[in-house]
Amino acid sequence: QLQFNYYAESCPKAEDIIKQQVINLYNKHGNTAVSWVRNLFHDCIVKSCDASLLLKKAGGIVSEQASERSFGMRNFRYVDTIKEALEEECPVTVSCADIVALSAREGIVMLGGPRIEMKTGRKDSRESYFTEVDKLIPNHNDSLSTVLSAFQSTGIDVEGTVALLGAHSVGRVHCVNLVHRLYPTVDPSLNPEYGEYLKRRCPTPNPDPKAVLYARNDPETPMIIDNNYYKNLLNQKGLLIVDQQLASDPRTAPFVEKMAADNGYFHQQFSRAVGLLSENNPLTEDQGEIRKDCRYANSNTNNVY
Ligand code: HEM
Ligand SMILES: [Ca+2]
Ligand SMILES: [Ca+2]
Repeated sequence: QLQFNYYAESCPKAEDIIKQQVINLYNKHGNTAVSWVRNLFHDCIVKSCDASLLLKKAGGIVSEQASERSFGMRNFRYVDTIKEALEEECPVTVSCADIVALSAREGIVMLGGPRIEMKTGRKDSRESYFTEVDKLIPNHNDSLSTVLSAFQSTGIDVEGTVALLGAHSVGRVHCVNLVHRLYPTVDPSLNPEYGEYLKRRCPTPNPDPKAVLYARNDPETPMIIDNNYYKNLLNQKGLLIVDQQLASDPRTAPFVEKMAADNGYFHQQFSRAVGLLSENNPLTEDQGEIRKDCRYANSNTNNVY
C-alpha cells in the first residue's frame, strides 16, 4: 500500500531533497518543471507510476522514450540529478517511481499550480512497456471518445480528464504536430487570427522534425498552470485537436466553461485528477525494485558499457 511519508524512517529527508532539487533545477532550466508534469502522465498511464518511462535501451529493454508518443519529451538527464542527490543521502532507498510522482508535484508548485498531497512507496518496474505506449497514450488528433476511454480505464472521470488536459497551460508543441491544422488551409475550428499567428511560428507545411520549431501551448502564461488554457479553448485557440474538442463536445464543454470561469475550481479538479493518476496501479513491496540508476533495471546495471 502507498502511504503518506513512506520514507519517514528510511530516508526522512527524501521529500525535502526532491523539493530542493526541483527548485534548483527550475532556477537553472525553468522548463524542467514542465517536463516533470508530462513525465507523470506518460509514466503513470502506461501500466502504473513505476518509472517504466525512464528506462533506456539495455539488455533487451526497448525504451518507452523511443515511442512516437514521447515526441518532444526532454530533461530526462535531470531526473538523474535528483536521483544522485537522494543516493548521496540514502543509497538505494527512494524509488525512481516516487521521484516521478514527487518531482511532478513540486514542478506543479513551481509553475503556480496547486500543492498536492501525495502518498509514496511506489516500486520501480523491471521492464519497459514500449509496445503498450501507443495503445495507452492517445494521439494528438484522436477523437474525444478515444481520449475519454483512455483516461477512464485509469479510473479518471470526464471532469478529471478535462482538468488534466489543463497541463497544456504550460510548455510547447512542435510544428510537426500542428501543421496539419494550418496547411493547406487553416482548420475552421481554429480562430483565424490565431491560425495566422501559428503560421508565422510554423512557416512551412513540412517542417524538419529535427528543427526546433514550436508554438507555446499558452502564449499569455506559458509557465503557469492556470485556467487560461480553458479561456483559450473558448476562443478557439486550442493547439491540438484533443485540446480544442473539449470545448465543442457536450460531454466536456460544461466543465471547460466552469474551469475557464474559476481558477480555484480548476486547481481543485486538477489536484484530484493528478492524485488519481499518480496512484494508478502502483507496484508495492516486492512487486518491483528500487533502482540504483533510474535509467536501468538493477539486473541490467552491469550490462551497460
Ligand atoms: C489526450 C491526452 C494528451 C495528448 C494526446 C497529449 C499530447 C501532447 C503533445 C502532442 C504535446 C507536444 C509535444 C511536442 O510537440 O513537443 C504535449 C505536450 C505536453 N503535454 Fe500533453 N497530451 C495529453 C495529455 C497530457 C496530460 C494529461 C498531461 C499532464 C498532466 C500533459 C502534459 C504535457 C506537457 C506539460 C506538455 C509540454 C511539454 C514540454 O513543453 O516539454 N499532457 N502533449
Ligand atoms: Ca509506467
Ligand atoms: Ca498558462
